Amino acid sequence: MSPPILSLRGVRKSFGPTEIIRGVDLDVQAGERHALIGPNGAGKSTLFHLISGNLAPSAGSIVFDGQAIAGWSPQRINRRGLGRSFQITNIFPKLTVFENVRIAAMQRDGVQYTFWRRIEGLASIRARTQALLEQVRLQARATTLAGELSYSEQRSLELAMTLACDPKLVLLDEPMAGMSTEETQYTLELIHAVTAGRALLLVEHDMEVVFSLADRISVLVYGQVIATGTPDEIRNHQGVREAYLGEEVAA
Ligand SMILES: Nc1ncnc2c1ncn2[C@@H]1O[C@H](COP(=O)(O)OP(=O)(O)OP(=O)(O)O)[C@@H](O)[C@H]1O
Repeated sequence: MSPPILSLRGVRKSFGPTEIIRGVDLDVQAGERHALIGPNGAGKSTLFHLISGNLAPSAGSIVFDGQAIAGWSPQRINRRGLGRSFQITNIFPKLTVFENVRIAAMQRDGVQYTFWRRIEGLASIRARTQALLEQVRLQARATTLAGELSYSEQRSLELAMTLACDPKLVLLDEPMAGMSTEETQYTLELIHAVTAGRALLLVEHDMEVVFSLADRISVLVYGQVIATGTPDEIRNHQGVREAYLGEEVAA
């Protein structure tokens, strides 16, 4: 089997005297959709911050695509092929949908400002921006101001911006938060489609989404992974039921 695209070993994170992440081991295989679930305050967002470089671990190793990345800046990790969206929408509301995605597409290339490369660079960025808009089905909204999109369209836009770096691994933090049942179903299909051929690490509270989207699930409780397995294995895992899922999944 090829090595995991992401591998955490003994990862710890303390804030002052309080240890929030307490020795996490976690592997995400290339191309798999992996969900991270756990009760409120278990440390899921903190773990995401550690993987994406927004926080540095207190101890342990994080290897992404064969490189030890612990302590790298978010930009450097992003350029290496890790795309991340945030719980709080990260778009520019006064710019059009197209302009928002173009900014993300330009960031991947480190923006080529030199005179000779400029025109060629802009043409390819334009094409890539169009392709990203098509992937998230927003091409008809290209000239709309991002701030005028519906909530779920804004999340689609954010997804396009996350995909702009052509990531090998996509981190999504609660992509369904605040969505209606219809919006959730639509976004679930969209995420399934756009992550084909990439690895996905997902934090999501909607268990129906988690169990239908994930190939494997890891359960984080009080800063430690207590189980990793297929949806069926997690559903039937006694320790997980006791610690967290209870009747919700047994039902
Ligand atoms: N910068 C910080 N300084 C101090 N404590 C923090 C900091 N960030 C997070 N924490 C604490 O770490 C714990 C885990 O928080 P985190 O947001 O990672 O949990 P979570 O599993 O994502 O929760 P939720 O499901 O509610 O989003 C919480 O008790 C939180 O208060």
